[in-house]
Amino acid sequence: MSVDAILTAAQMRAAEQAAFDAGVEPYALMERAGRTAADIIWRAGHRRDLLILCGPGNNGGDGFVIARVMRERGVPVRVAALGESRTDSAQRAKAAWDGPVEDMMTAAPATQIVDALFGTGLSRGLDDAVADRLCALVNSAAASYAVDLPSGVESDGGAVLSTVPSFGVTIALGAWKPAHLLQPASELCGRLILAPLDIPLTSDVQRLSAPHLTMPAVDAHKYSRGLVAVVGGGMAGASLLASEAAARSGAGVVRRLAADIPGGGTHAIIHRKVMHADALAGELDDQRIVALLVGPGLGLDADARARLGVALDSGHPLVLDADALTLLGKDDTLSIPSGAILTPHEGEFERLFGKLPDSKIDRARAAAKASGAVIVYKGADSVVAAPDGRVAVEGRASSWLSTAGTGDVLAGLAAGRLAVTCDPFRAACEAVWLHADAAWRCRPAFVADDLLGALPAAIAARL
Ligand SMILES: NC(=O)C1=CN([C@@H]2O[C@H](COP(=O)(O)OP(=O)(O)OC[C@H]3O[C@@H](n4cnc5c(N)ncnc54)[C@H](O)[C@@H]3O)[C@@H](O)[C@H]2O)[C@H](O)CC1
Ligand SMILES: [K+]
Repeated sequence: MSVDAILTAAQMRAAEQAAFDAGVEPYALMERAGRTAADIIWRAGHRRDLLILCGPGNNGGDGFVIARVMRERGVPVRVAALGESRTDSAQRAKAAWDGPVEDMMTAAPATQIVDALFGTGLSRGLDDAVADRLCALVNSAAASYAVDLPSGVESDGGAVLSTVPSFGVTIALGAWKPAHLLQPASELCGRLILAPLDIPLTSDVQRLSAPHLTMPAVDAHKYSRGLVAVVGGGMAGASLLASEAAARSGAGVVRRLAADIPGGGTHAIIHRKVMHADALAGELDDQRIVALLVGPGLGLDADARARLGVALDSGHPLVLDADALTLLGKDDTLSIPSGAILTPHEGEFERLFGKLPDSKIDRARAAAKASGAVIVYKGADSVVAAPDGRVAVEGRASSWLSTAGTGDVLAGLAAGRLAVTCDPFRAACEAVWLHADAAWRCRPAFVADDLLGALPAAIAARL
């Protein structure tokens, strides 16, 4: 069972059903879920008084199990319900609680609030009065826990269907759901804790996990570690940031091909003066290049378009970012090379692939399958999708990354890791992870250049 698996509501129900078919008794699974959640709440809150809000479905059933377990531990606990329990398991859990059940709309506040109103079965936003009451109770509590999901978020896509308060902790039952990692729902979850249910889970969508990186081989040399070429353009700073990131990513050597030769910067980067597209082809005629990055600072004029064309025809493994994606989206004569890594933000994604339906995970996966490229669908939540259906979701990046140049650093990291791994999906996942980790290592209000200085520590932590 993978602790990183992300399942939709339907996949979760199928996994639970498979467990039932294999002989697991439904109520036993609810007991397992409730006890595991109770342990998490107990470790955090001990005997501080608790109000558990129980909804009409199995999420509410979890809540009744939690209430009974906490009462057994001597915790002053109250239960307030929203409607009658409608499932067999929830009715059994309520009967086993065998205590008073208040009305959620009139229940007095408590030091700790547990939201067991709705989980993966939510079908629409909460009624306004219910949503307002939930917010009032959570916002007046010292600690708040959402069972499986904050009530009011849409499990499969992370949409917020009604007003949802910010929780201190969300206890994911059995597996992560997309809403735990996709915005805007993820932001409301607070600290994410997974409560395994020990039932078999399969999913080709995973939470991005920390990569295992390796030192270069003892007989490595700069070309065996990989030569990255970066095509520059009118905005020198962007391709300089990307080149510096590639140089600090583990690649062996970085060659920047641009019209300008900067005075300062990292001397390890080789700068080659390339004034026009026709000079670029010669520079790219080098089989030692194992990753070619085009886009940061490329520009959108005719010569930029020509340089992109030369790069696309070069046959080298490609990372396409920024202006390269804009040019690809505008010019139907250009096609996305399969096996490339593309790093679009929302606007670039839509220009390239149009308005696709369903969740960000579904959209990224559809784009990867259609284009044959690895898609790094950037944002506060980044989704990495491979053409074969594999998806990794990074949902906890620092919001300080919303500053100029951080995309250039990510693109450079992707090119560098592609040079090291020669595996586009793995390289993209490693780059997204290192980029996010480097951001957490920087002080607040950092600039993109600061990320470069944090990369060695981020890599060292993964060796
Ligand atoms: N399947 C299992 O044995 C286990 C499930 N777990 C927990 O169960 C929930 C999913 O339970 P489910 O009954 O499918 O849905 P919910 O409890 O989330 O609630 C659905 C319930 O509520 C009604 N409803 C939906 N939206 C609204 C709304 N906006 N207003 C009012 N009522 C609404 C709907 O008709 C249903 O009756 C899962 O998240 C887990 O918490 C256990 O964890 C493991 C065992
Ligand atoms: K809930």
